[in-house]
Amino acid sequence: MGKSAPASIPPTDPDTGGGPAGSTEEGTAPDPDADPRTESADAGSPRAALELSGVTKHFPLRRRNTVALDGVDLTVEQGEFVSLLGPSGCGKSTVLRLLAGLEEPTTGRVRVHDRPPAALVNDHRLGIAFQQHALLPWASIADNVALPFRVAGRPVDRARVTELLRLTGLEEFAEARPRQLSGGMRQRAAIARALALNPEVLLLDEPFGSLDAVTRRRLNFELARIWSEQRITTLLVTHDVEEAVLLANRVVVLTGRPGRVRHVEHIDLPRPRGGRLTREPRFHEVVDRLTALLDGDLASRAGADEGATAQTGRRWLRRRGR
Ligand SMILES: Nc1ncnc2c1ncn2[C@@H]1O[C@H](COP(=O)(O)OP(=O)(O)OP(=O)(O)O)[C@@H](O)[C@H]1O
Repeated sequence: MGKSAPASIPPTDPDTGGGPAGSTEEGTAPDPDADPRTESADAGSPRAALELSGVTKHFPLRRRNTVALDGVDLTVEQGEFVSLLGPSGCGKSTVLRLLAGLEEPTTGRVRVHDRPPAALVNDHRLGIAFQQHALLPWASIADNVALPFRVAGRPVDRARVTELLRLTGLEEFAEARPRQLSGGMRQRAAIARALALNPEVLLLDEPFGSLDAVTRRRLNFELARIWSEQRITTLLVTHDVEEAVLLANRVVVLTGRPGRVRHVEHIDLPRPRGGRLTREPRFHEVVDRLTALLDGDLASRAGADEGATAQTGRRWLRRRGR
């Protein structure tokens, strides 16, 4: 799957995106945003870009040992956009940190393009954007976007920086400092920076988590458009079910801690996806189904916690001979 922009993809318009229900029916023009699983089927089996197999991650902490992940198998195919959902503390960020080479699995295997993550990190082929944008406050937005070139010891490709500023709608703010930008603009700059070196893989950890709902929604549409143009293999960690569904080819739901893959939802909604689609019943059906799944997990966890509290209470009473 190439990373170059297919010429026929129109920009996502929040109010016209979504397209008619029949747009993917037989006889119509091929959908340039079709699920990469379908596209790669012709060329043989799809290539896994990201792979976790049998991954367990323990965090030993003094006398306590936190089991963050337990036997996680997860594959993201080349050019695919996968969203990772799950209750707080279930290990979503740990999955991303393993793929970014920031953590080692306790057991199991983590591969990015069939190699240990560190190999891609060293080659600067991995783009990462986290909730905290971490822009350099004293540098201009253009210099912040250009930073990966400097970190990699490469000459700054100014044309690429300009292209990214255009892609993220920040051309007019190239010379501004981060403090002169809104929160949403800073997150866009962080995404532009993550894209600077044409990464083969994009890891996004709640990149819009700190934004208000309206800005977040707008940036979701923009990210959908950018992904359509660039087709970079992307793994997004989010708490927002609508965001997960709007952007992804697949949504993977983890169980509460320790995280295991609980459910995989293929999102067959048409692209481009915009505001119109988010008002359609078929979008809400998927969102409601996944929300119910997460609510169920929370409820069973609360039940388990209550049970554990009652057990601890009984033990305490026994110790005191009551
Ligand atoms: N460096 C660490 N040391 C000790 N424990 C850790 C460390 N990193 C994560 N954990 C623990 O691992 C578990 C999973 O954490 P992680 O941040 O991956 O969850 P998450 O699903 O991303 O959470 P949230 O949705 O709240 O951001 C948590 O119980 C957390 O306390």
